[in-house]
Amino acid sequence: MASLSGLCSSSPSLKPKHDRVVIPLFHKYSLAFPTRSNSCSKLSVAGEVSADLSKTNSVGVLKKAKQGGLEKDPKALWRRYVDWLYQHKELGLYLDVSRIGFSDEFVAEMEPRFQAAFKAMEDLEKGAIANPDEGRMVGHYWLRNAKLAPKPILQVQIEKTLDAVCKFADDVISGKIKPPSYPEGRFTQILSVGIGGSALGPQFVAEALAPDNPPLKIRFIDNTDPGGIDHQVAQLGPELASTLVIVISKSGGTPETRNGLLEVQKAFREAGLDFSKQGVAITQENSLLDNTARIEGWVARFPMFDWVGGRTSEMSAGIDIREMLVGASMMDNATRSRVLKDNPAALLALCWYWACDGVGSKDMVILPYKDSLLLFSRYLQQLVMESLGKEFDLDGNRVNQGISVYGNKGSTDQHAPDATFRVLSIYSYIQQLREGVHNFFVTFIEVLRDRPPGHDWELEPGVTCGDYLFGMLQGTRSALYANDRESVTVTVQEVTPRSVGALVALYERAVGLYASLVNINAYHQPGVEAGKKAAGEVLALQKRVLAVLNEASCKEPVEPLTLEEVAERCHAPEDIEMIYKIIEHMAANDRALIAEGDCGSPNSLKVFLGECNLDELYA
Ligand SMILES: O=P(O)(O)OC[C@H]1O[C@H](O)[C@H](O)[C@@H](O)[C@@H]1O
Repeated sequence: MASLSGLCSSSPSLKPKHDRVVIPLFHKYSLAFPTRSNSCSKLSVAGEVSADLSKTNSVGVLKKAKQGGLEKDPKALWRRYVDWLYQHKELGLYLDVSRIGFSDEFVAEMEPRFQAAFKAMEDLEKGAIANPDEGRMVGHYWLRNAKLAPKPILQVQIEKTLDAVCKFADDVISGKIKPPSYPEGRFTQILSVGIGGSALGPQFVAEALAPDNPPLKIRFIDNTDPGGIDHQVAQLGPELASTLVIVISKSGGTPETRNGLLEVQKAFREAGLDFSKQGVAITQENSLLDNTARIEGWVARFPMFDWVGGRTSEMSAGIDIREMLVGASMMDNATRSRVLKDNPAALLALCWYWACDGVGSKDMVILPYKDSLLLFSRYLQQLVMESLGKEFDLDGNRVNQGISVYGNKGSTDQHAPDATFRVLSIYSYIQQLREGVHNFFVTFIEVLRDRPPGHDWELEPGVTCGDYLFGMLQGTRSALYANDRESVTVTVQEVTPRSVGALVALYERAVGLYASLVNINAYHQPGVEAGKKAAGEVLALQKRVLAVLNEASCKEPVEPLTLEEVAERCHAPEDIEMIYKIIEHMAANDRALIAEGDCGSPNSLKVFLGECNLDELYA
């Protein structure tokens, strides 16, 4: 878990864990239940460049090239390994793509597409409207090198915000900013409230980089599940009084986050605490959340920028953010290379294209062999799937693109933070990966340093615990390859803020380049907006159902209604199934709703409210 101490100091790269707080800063803007244009007009330079090239489909070449099968001769394989091995010396990061079977012919075929993708990326970094549907620039690369920002004002905003966050964190650590009910004490807990990009990055980084015994522990509310929220609040217990609540929402109107905030505020009221003295808002200026925090006088407010998407907002303040930014910036420099072999993000994009036939025909399985990187796959799931999973390309053609991402950690499932992970054993994964349906390629994440220097010991002659982990990774990689299962291996020396920053930057760039290769907008999420809109419609229907039932229940005698009658009176006969689900859910939650009949035979149901609300009826 993350903590607040020493936030902005630069840390030696060998220090294994860092006392830092996660305060995500720069997020994408999205509205609660907004309607967004689904149009796929070709506005960007990125679109124009790649659109023509996308017409030359490489799938034919792919099929031909794939007929040869994977290289199995050990000598030839070693040559391929050495020939293609990418190394970033300063970062100590390696990328091995030798176990992806692309041919020279394929690489040559892809070369012009990559040049177009590099050009599009260059334009994006210079401030082109690279997210045409939303008419937005895409500026997450500027966060790690403010000088790249296309306008001086943006540069100032980036630098000022980073300084402000660092100062705030220092003040919390030093006790200068303290909880009001603990005048002598300090904040001991952080409760982070946010969802999607406003939760996954901080969760991943907190898990990867937090020290063993942090002075401030961090926990998350990232859903609108009342049970989950109650659990977090209950675990805080009396420490609620020394909890800093960080509410993160770029749009400032995301319903799940709003609900989390309301629930936490209620818990504060019930404990006799003043929430405003312990609340921090991280959101776009003048959003609903920003205005609430300002009016209520919360402890602090930090801005997010319109031009950074939630899923690319990982370069957030906290966890020695400056070191993470250095790692990301170094990776950004490397991934600007226009030479495919020298550009690790381009190599990844090449592998993805090859493995997935450029149409997402295979899934990306992420297997980090390091407990602290467990959440990397979940983080990448959002980054890759929200960016690449698109119905239309930039020319408006229906393409239904995407790559499915899932993962676990090697080599066991122990010490996982939640039940989802506990039930999934890597061994069950490997059984299917090696022998089952061949619908994936693997990415191994290898960390060379097992323990901090001086802490290792041999549990068998010549063998350490970490040697076992290493053996498991290498063995699994070989066993998969022997059965024609392709893999990529990313190797880092150790898990540090710098290497985590580099990994995030590597994947952000790979996603951007791949999107250009397949000619899609990686920076919007119309599908998510559609889901949010539909959720809003369900809640609106629920209100109508309640009004109809209230009216019938205020009659003398009370008039129980069948589902068909409710649907008719709501003027929504086509929504009868949804009305049934709404009633079923309310009935299960003691909502003064009485359903007579058998819920398993919906047509037998007659529904009315246990109490009639005359005020509402005549409102
Ligand atoms: O930060 P917020 O505006 O609250 O948005 C939170 C999340 O909402 C949706 O799920 C979007 O698709 C994500 O990209 C975003 O990160």
